[in-house]
Amino acid sequence: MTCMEPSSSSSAEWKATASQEEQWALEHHVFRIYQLFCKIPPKSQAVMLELQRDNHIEYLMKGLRQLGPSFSVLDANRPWICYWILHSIALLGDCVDEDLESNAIDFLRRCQDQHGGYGGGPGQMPHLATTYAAVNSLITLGGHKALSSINRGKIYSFLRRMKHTSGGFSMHDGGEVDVRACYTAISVASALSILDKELILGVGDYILSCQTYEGGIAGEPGSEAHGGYTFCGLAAMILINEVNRLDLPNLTDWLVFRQGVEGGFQGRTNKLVDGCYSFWQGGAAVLIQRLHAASVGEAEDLFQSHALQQYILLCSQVEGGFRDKPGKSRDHYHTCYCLSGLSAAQFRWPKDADSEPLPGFVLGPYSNLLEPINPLYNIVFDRYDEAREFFTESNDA
Ligand SMILES: CC(C)=CCC/C(C)=C/CC/C(C)=C/COP(=O)(O)OP(=O)(O)O
Ligand SMILES: [Zn+2]
Repeated sequence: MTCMEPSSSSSAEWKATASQEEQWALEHHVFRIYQLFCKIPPKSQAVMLELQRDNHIEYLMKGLRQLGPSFSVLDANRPWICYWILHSIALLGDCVDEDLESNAIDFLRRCQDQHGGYGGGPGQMPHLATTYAAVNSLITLGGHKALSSINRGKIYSFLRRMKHTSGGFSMHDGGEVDVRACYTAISVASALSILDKELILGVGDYILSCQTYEGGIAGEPGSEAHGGYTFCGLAAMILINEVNRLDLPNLTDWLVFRQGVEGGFQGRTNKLVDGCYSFWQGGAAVLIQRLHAASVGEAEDLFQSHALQQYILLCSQVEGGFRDKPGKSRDHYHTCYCLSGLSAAQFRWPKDADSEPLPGFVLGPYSNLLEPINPLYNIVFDRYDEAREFFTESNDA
C-alpha cells in the first residue's frame, strides 16, 4: 500500500505492525548514517546538513516539464503532482516561469467538472482529493489568472453534493466517507471563503467518532489511529471551530510518542518512521503548539525539532528530492511532505495565530531556512494570505 491510499484495516482490534527485521534494518541504516556523521570533521558535517536547494529545484522543475505542455499523460493524480511540485518549489522560495505557470492553470481549468470540483484529469469524475490538490496548486501559483480560474459557486454545489447523512463527506459520487474527505472539503471551503453552517453541520460529530482509544484519529469509526488522518481530523476541527470537543490531552500523548529514535515520525504505533510523517505528524504537533500559543502565549515544544530536521536532512534528503527512508527512492509526494515538515519544524508561532511565524531553530546553515507555511492548509503563508484577501474581496463585491 502507498502512503496516499486509505488503510484497509476495519477494526481497532487489528493493528498493523512492522516486523522486527524491518525495524532492525532501518535502525542499522540510520545509525550508520549518524555514526558516519559523528566521525567526520565539522566542516564536512556542515556539508551533509546542507539543504541541496538547487538540486531539489532542478528535480522539481524537471518533473513539471515532463508532464508536457498539456499535461497529457494518462494518470488520475495529475492535480496532486502539480500540488506536490508547485508547493515544494514555493517552500524553497522559488517560482515557475510564465510558460509552466500558464500550462498548469490551463490544465487545471480543464480538470474542472461542469457541475463543480476537479477530477484527476480532463473529463474525469470530480473528487475531493483532487479538488483540494487543484485549489492548493492555484493558490500557490497566486495572481489573478490562477485565482479567478476557480469556479467557487460550482465548487460549493459540489461540496454540498458530497455531504453525507453521517455528517461527513464522500470523496466522490458514491465514494468512501472518511476523515480525509472531511478535511479536504472543509479546507477547500475555508480557503475559498465559502464555508457555511450547512457544510459544517455534523462534521465535528463524525470526526469525534473517529478519535480512538489511543488518542489519535482514524480514517473511519473503528479503524486504527494514523498520522495522516490525525492531521486531517485536527485541522478540520480547528477550521470549523470545534477543536475543543476532541480529547486533546490524549491526542497530544499519542502524537508525541510517534517520534522515533531515528528522529523522524511513524504514522502509527509499531510501524517504521517515514519522511512524509514529518508533515502529517509534525504539522499536527505544530497545530497544537499554535493552539497553546494562542491561549497561554507560550508554546511548549511537542517534538524534538532538532532530531526531526536531522532525519529529514541526513536520511530522507537525496541529491535532488526526498524519500521515505534510506533504501527507498525519491518521489514528489515525499519531497513535498519532507519539505513541509522541515518548514513546520523551523518556525515558531507567536501568540496571534494569524500572524506570520518567526524563524526558530534551524539545523545546519541558516540558508536552510524555508518559507513558512499556514499549517491548516499546507500552503506557503504569503500565498494563502493573498488568496484570502482575493476571495474575501470577491465575496464583498
Ligand atoms: C489531505 C489528504 C488526502 C491526506 C491523506 C492523509 C494520509 C497520508 C493518510 C494515510 C493513509 C494510510 C492509512 C496510509 C498507510 O499506509 P502504509 O500502511 O503504507 O504506511 P504506514 O506503515 O506508515 O502506516
Ligand atoms: Zn511516506
